[in-house]
Amino acid sequence: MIHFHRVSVEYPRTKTMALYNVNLEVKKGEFVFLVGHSGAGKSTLLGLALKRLEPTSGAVYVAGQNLANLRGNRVALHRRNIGMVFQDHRLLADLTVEENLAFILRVLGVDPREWKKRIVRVLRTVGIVHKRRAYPYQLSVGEAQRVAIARAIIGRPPIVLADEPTGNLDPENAVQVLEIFKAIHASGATVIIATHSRELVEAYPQRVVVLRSGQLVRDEKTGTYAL
Ligand SMILES: Nc1ncnc2c1ncn2[C@@H]1O[C@H](COP(=O)(O)OP(=O)(O)OP(=O)(O)O)[C@@H](O)[C@H]1O
Repeated sequence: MIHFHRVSVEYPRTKTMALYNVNLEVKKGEFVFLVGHSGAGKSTLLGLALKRLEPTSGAVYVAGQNLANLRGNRVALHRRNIGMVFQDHRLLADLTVEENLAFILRVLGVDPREWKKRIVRVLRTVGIVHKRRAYPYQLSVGEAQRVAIARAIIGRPPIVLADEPTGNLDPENAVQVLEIFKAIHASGATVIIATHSRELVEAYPQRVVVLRSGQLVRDEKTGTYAL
């Protein structure tokens, strides 16, 4: 589903080698924890899959397509296959929760008659249907993160990527958010979660890929957490 083939990334301004010769293949329906210290290259790897940046060398394939060959509208279409959850949720501040979600459905071209049903269903999945009329500033950090997940999955993408989705949450909220990702995985999506959290990794024994200073140093089937 996602294949990083001998991928290196250098940020030219700072001449930082963020990734070095990374080979990683993630199959359809797999769940992968991407772990590593701050600066190890996790966000850079997720950014490559989204085509938010280009590899300096090597190639990235998503669903069999070499992303280097995608231009213009096809980049936008590619991104629709990926639901991305950022740590700093990035909700639109002047729209309510349901308006934030409707915004996505509009972009995706979903029939407006479907919106209400889709929004209520996805908010049930993440457990905050009662907050649908709230504005982002009226949400707790945990609630905002749930809306960010709802926004990522409302288009039913086959791939869901999350960058430190529990980084700002207390342990109880983190476990609840993990439950949402487990459900997304169970529904058939391919899921990659970048995290520092040992608790998260140990709470759901799945494949663990470890980056260290831009290199992939471990890849374990039902990994234990060790950086
Ligand atoms: N836009 C950029 N310009 C220059 N250097 C960058 C840029 N983005 C990231 N880097 C550098 O690339 C390396 C990898 O960064 P990246 O954000 O991918 O790591 P990370 O594992 O996601 O870290 P964190 O857990 O702190 O988010 C770091 O040394 C970082 O300073």
